[in-house]
Amino acid sequence: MEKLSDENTLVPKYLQEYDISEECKELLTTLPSEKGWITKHLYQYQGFWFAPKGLQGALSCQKHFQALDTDILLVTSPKSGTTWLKALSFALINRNKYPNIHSNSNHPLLTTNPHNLVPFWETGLYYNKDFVPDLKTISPPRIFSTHLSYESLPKSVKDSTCKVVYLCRDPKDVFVSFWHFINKLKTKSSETLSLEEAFESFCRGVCPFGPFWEHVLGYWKKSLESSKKVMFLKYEEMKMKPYFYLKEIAKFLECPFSQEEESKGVVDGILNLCSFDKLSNLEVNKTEKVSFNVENKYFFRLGQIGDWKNHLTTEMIEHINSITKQKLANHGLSF
Ligand SMILES: Nc1ncnc2c1ncn2[C@@H]1O[C@H](COP(=O)(O)OS(=O)(=O)O)[C@@H](OP(=O)(O)O)[C@H]1O
Repeated sequence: MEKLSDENTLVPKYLQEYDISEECKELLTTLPSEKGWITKHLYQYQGFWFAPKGLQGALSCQKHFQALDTDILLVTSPKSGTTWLKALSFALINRNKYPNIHSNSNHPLLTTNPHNLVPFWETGLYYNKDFVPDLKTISPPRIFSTHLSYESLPKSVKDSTCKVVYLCRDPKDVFVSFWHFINKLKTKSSETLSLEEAFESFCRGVCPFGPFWEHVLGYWKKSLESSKKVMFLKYEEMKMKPYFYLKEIAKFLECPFSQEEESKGVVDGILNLCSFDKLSNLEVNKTEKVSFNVENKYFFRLGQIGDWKNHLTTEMIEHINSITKQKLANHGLSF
């Protein structure tokens, strides 16, 4: 593995390429690899592309994570609305602990970024090669998140009755959001990733945790097979009908809102607290960093549907739409 350079020290820890376990190093030598978006290379494992540290986290979590039936797992392809889903789910399941949501100045979301309240597996809990977290002490329901494909989830998640909430988004917006994010992470000393180069590799499926379409399809199929296990959501639909979908999530997680809660405005309170405007304007999200060393503000850009219109050419739009149609239409999915 390459030596740590000055440039590497500026890259967020979870994307650095050194400090990988022997097991992972050996595995990397056997895997197909391609040029990375921010790390030097991406590696293909179980059909999906990983940065080295992400792969190590995935291996560790596959080996060690023991699901409880009461667990909640939030899954997304990167840039599909993870931060929003984490905030909503955290506020939802902790609503009795932090009541009077409109006026509660002690709510953790006011002072802590959602990524620090709902940890990622591969880039958070399981990212350290020498450490396996003890998650037994967390009181239920435990809530975690991951970008892993359905195929790559730890076996105990599939064997238990824990709940999986999957959120996806129009791949055109995912791509544009991803490209902006990566260029913010890139240090001043490293060259930026051009939109054209990133687009070409995104469309071939080569991006962290890609291919996007296979990722979505894995969870879509599972949600059709087992609607009590996997709830499948779209960012665009949630943006248009947030009240309806927050209630649906609550029902799926078996903590539905009561009539009394609805009439007291609890649903609206959670939606307001977790809105893009509210979260992105909090001091903590303007000035601090998440535990895996990325500026909180990088997780909030526009929070809108359709920014792809401002970035993609007609040719690019036709190309990505045709991939989506070819890969998803037969399965009854479209964006
Ligand atoms: N509260 C809220 N409501 C709606 N949208 C939101 C919210 N918070 C973040 N965002 C937008 O989500 C995009 C970031 O995606 P993720 O949170 O999935 O990023 S990550 O995978 O966790 O890195 C990114 O989308 P773009 O604005 O299109 O880049 C964020 O702005």
